[in-house]
Amino acid sequence: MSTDLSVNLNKIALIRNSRDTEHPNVCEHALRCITYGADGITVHPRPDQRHIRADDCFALAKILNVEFNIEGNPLAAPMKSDRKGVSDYPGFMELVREIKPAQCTLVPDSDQQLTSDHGFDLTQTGDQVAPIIAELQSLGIRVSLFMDPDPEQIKLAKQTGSDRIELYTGPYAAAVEKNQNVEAVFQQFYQAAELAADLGLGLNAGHDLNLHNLKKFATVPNLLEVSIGHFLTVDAIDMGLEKAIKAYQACLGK
Ligand SMILES: CC(=O)[C@@H](O)[C@H](O)COP(=O)(O)O
Ligand SMILES: NCC(=O)COP(=O)(O)O
Repeated sequence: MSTDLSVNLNKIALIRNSRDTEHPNVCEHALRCITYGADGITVHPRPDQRHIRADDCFALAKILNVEFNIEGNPLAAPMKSDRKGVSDYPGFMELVREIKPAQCTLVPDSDQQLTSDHGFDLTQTGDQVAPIIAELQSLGIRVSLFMDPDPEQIKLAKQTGSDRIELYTGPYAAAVEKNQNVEAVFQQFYQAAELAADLGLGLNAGHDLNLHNLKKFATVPNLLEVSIGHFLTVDAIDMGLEKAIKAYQACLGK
């Protein structure tokens, strides 16, 4: 079984939004990523549309010939756009009901969060999330829940009916960067991956994965997909997009 690389376009959109132009063009960049070997495309449209906009999601949905993964908080409400010529954010569920991407990754981020920094606490939100998952699945959308490597939470994720979990790999990336407790932290993720497999949950992973930490992380069992954006974009600035994507695929043994 090989692990798919889904390239997250958030940071390309962030650069685009710094001017009132279409450069870099998010759709053209997505097509280049696919040409260079990306297996999928991921976006995380946040209500303030600081990077990926609802307009980007509709445009990407029209052109992608690989899996499209849209991430977000399912409870994220509509928000007015403050940019001329940019559509309002319609709300996460309204957006994905219309687009029906191959996969939705549900992430418990608040609107103001700088970035994603924790998984769901399903002891609090499991009852709320389960019917949302059922609705998305009824639309033909695979659902993945953004989770910490917490065994009890992963067991609750199974009870929600979710197809997959995405392990939030921020703490693993931080351990590697600081070279502190790497093996102990990695084992938490390895055991979480084993538990997901035992429960029949598909396994995705993401956040701060890079060329220094990915090869080891990819040894966890049954890893179906990694979604990577921040560091891949930084590496593309340094080495070029084609070399960067090929380097990440090489870390995945491809
Ligand atoms: C869910 C996750 O960890 C990332 O996919 C997220 O998209 C990062 O969001 P920013 O790019 O806004 O930091
Ligand atoms: N789900 C993780 C993702 O899509 C990209 O996260 P990052 O590589 O930008 O940290």
